[in-house]
Amino acid sequence: MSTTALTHHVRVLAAPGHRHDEILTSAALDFVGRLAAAFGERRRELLKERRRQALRLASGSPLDFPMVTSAMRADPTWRVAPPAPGLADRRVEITGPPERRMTVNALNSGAKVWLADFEDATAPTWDNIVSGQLNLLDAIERRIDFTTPEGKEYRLGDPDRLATVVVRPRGWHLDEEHLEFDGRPVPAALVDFGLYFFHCARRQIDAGRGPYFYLPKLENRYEARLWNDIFVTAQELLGLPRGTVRATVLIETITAAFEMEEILYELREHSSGLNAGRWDYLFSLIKTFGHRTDFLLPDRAKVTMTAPFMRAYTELLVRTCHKRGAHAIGGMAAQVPSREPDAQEAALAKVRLDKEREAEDGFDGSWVAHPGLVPVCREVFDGVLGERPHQIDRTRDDVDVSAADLLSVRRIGGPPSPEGVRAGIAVALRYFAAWLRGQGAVALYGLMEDAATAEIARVQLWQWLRHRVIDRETVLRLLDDELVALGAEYPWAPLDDIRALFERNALVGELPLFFTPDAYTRHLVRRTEAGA
Ligand SMILES: CC(=O)SCCNC(=O)CCNC(=O)[C@H](O)C(C)(C)COP(=O)(O)OP(=O)(O)OC[C@H]1O[C@@H](n2cnc3c(N)ncnc32)[C@H](O)[C@@H]1OP(=O)(O)O
Ligand SMILES: O=CC(=O)O
Ligand SMILES: [Mg+2]
Repeated sequence: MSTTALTHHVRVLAAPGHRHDEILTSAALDFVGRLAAAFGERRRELLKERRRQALRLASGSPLDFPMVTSAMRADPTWRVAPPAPGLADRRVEITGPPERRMTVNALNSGAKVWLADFEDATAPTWDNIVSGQLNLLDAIERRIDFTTPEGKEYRLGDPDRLATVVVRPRGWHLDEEHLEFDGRPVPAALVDFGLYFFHCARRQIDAGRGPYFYLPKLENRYEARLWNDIFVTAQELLGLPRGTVRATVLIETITAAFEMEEILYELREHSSGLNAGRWDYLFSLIKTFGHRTDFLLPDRAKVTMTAPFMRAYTELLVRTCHKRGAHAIGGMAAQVPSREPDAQEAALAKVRLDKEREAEDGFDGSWVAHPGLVPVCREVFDGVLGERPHQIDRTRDDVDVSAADLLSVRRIGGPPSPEGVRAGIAVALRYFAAWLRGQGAVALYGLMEDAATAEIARVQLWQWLRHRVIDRETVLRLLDDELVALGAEYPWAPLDDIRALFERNALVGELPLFFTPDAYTRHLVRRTEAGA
C-alpha cells in the first residue's frame, strides 16, 4: 500500500483539530477513498432495498425464513472460522465510546473484550470520530497514559490482562459529511472501519490480536456479503492474509433474525459469531410493524427478555451460532451502578438475573455497560463455563423456533401507562440533549440510555399516537412539562432544537427510519471548505 500511488482523493471538509493529522494522513484517506469507490454504489443499492423491504412488510407481505437458502441451512458441514487470538474467551464484554478516559478504563476493566463503539454510544461529532480513532491508535501503541489536572492518573495495566479491542463502526444508514469522495459524503461505516483498519490492523496482528469488528444494524444477508467483500479488499490492499479479520454481527433487526444462518454463512471466513442486540431489535420490531395493532407494545419497562418473542429470538440465536461453531454473545442489561446502596443492590440483582438467564441458555458471554458490572457478569459466566473458554459445544438441538414465535408480540399486550408515556418523553428529550452536545450514552433514572434505547422511546410514542391509545393533546402537554423540567436541570440545553427534533421524529404521520441522520445533518455537521 505504501508504494501505491494515492489516486483516490478524499476531501476533508472540516477545520483541522488537535492531532487530527496523525489519523487523516493522505495514505489513510486514500485507503478510505478506495473503499468508497469500490463499495459506495452497492451500499446505496442496499439502502434502497431496505426501503423496498419496509414497504413490502408494511403492505402485508409475510416475513419468513428464506426458501432460496434452505439447502445451505440443511447442509451440516460448514462452520465459521475458528476463534482468533484474544476472541476465544468472551465471557465479559464491556462496551463504550472510545473517549480517552473510558478507553483506558475499559481496557483495564477486567473484561475480556472491549467494544469500542462509534455507533449506539457515540454522537458522531467530527471530533468524536477522529479523536476516537486517535485514542484507539494510542491505546494500541501504549501511549495513551495521562494525568488529569486534578492529579488522577490513567495508565494501561498488565498487557496480558487488557481487553481485546473490537471496533463497532457506524451503521450503513449514516454518512460522514466531513469527508467527501467523488462529490458525495463517504459512508460513515467505511470511514470508521477504514481508518481503524488502515492504522491498527497490522499493529493489532503484531501485538498478537487482530482487526476485529462488531457490525451493527444489518438487515439481511446481502449486507453481510457486502461487509465480507470489504474485508477481502481491505486485507488485499494492506497485504494481510485473507481471514485475518473477525466480525461479530449484531442481530438487532427483525429481518436479520430470519437470516441469522445466512449472515454467518456469508461471513464465515471472517465470522466470530452473533450478538443479541436487544434494544435495536425492539426498536426494529416496532418500526417495521408499527402500523399493525397486533404489534402494539406496552411501556418499555414491561417488555423484558422473558417475553416469549424475545426468548424465541435469543434461543434461536444461540442454536444457530453453536450449530456453526460460532460464539453467541448476550446483550445489554440497561441497569447501571448507583452510589445509593439500595439502588445499587437492585441494579446488580437485575443484571445478575439477566446474565444468569443468558449463561443458562447457552450464551458464551455477554455485555456490560460499566466497569462496576464486570464482576457480576464474570461470576455468572464463570459459574457456567468454569475453565472452558465458551460453551459452543452446547448445540441447543432442543430449540425449535418458528416465524410465528418470533412475531407473536400480542401475547404481552396492554396499554401504556401514564408513567410510561411520560418516561418515554423524558428519556427521549434528555437523550437528545446529551447527543446534541456530543455525548452518545448517558445514565438516566438508573438506566443506560443510548441511540438504540432512545429510538425505542421515540417509536413507541409514535406507535401509541398512531393507534390512538394516547392522544396528541396529552403528549403535547407532557412535552411542555418535560421541556420545562429539562431546562431547569440542564440550563445549557437548546430547548427549541430539542423540541423540533422530537416533533419531526415522533409526532409525524410517516415515521422517519432513524432520528440520527436528521439530528446529525442539522446539528453536528460543521463543514468548512477551509479544511479541504
Ligand atoms: C444498546 C447498546 O448498543 S449498548 C452498547 C452501547 N452503549 C454503551 O456502550 C454505554 C456504555 N456506558 C457508558 O457510556 C457509561 O457507563 C454511562 C454513560 C452509562 C454512565 O457513565 P458515567 O455517568 O460516567 O458513570 P460513572 O460516573 O458511574 O463512571 C464511573 C467511572 O467508570 C467509567 N466508566 C463508566 N462506564 C464506562 C465504560 N462503559 N467503559 C469504560 N469506563 C467506564 C467512567 O469513565 C468513570 O471513570 P473515572 O472514575 O475514571 O472518572
Ligand atoms: O447494540 C445493541 C442493542 O441492543 O441495540
Ligand atoms: Mg444496537
